[in-house]
Amino acid sequence: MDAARVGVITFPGSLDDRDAARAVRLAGAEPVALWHADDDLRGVDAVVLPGGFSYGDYLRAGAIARFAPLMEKLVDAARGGLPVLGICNGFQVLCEAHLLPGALLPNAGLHFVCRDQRLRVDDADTAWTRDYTAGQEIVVPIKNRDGRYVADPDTLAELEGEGRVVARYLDLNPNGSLNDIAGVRNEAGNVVGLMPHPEHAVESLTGPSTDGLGFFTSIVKRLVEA
Ligand SMILES: NC(=O)CC[C@H](N)C(=O)O
Repeated sequence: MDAARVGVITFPGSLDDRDAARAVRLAGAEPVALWHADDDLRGVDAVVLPGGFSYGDYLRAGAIARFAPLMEKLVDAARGGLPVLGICNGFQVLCEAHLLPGALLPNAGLHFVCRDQRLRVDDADTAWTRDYTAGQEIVVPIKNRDGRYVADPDTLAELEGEGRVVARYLDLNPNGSLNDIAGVRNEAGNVVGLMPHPEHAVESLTGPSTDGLGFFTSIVKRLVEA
């Protein structure tokens, strides 16, 4: 059987697209490079929006990238069930594109935060988290300036009530995110946004742990079984 094909979108300013592609490959899938200016998802089985500084974070982080030609195809495909993972800047793009609720604002204290962060996986039922168990604690790097997750009270109550908070910060909240939220999912569970960087925790030689690999093995298993 051919390997699952997972697209990784590169925007002008993307920084972690090659790391995301490496994580996809380590998980046993074929990474497929996707370009922001194209209008073809190349028949991929899932898509990762990587971290970085798309369009230099001008206006707001992710605010310009969400208008890239490829995003029109991605939004339609995601609404049709395509599995999509937004990592950091990718999460910001997904919120700007209204594929996920809420917004990412400048960190409390207005500092760029870069460190290894303890997280708890609270939703292990998404396309990207089934290789974890609910409540599992992991260590994954964070590195962002606009990591403070916010949403209006009704949206926050909906996310909590429907179990759509995918991961939470443990120990010291690094950025003031409401309810220590580090990642959320859409209602269907195919779209996940995460501020921490699991692609930087897939090999013990180059990261604080291999705790991030599960996001990529989860989607590969999901696609193989589909
Ligand atoms: N590592 C990243 O993807 C950074 C995202 C965004 N540029 C920020 O600083 O918040």
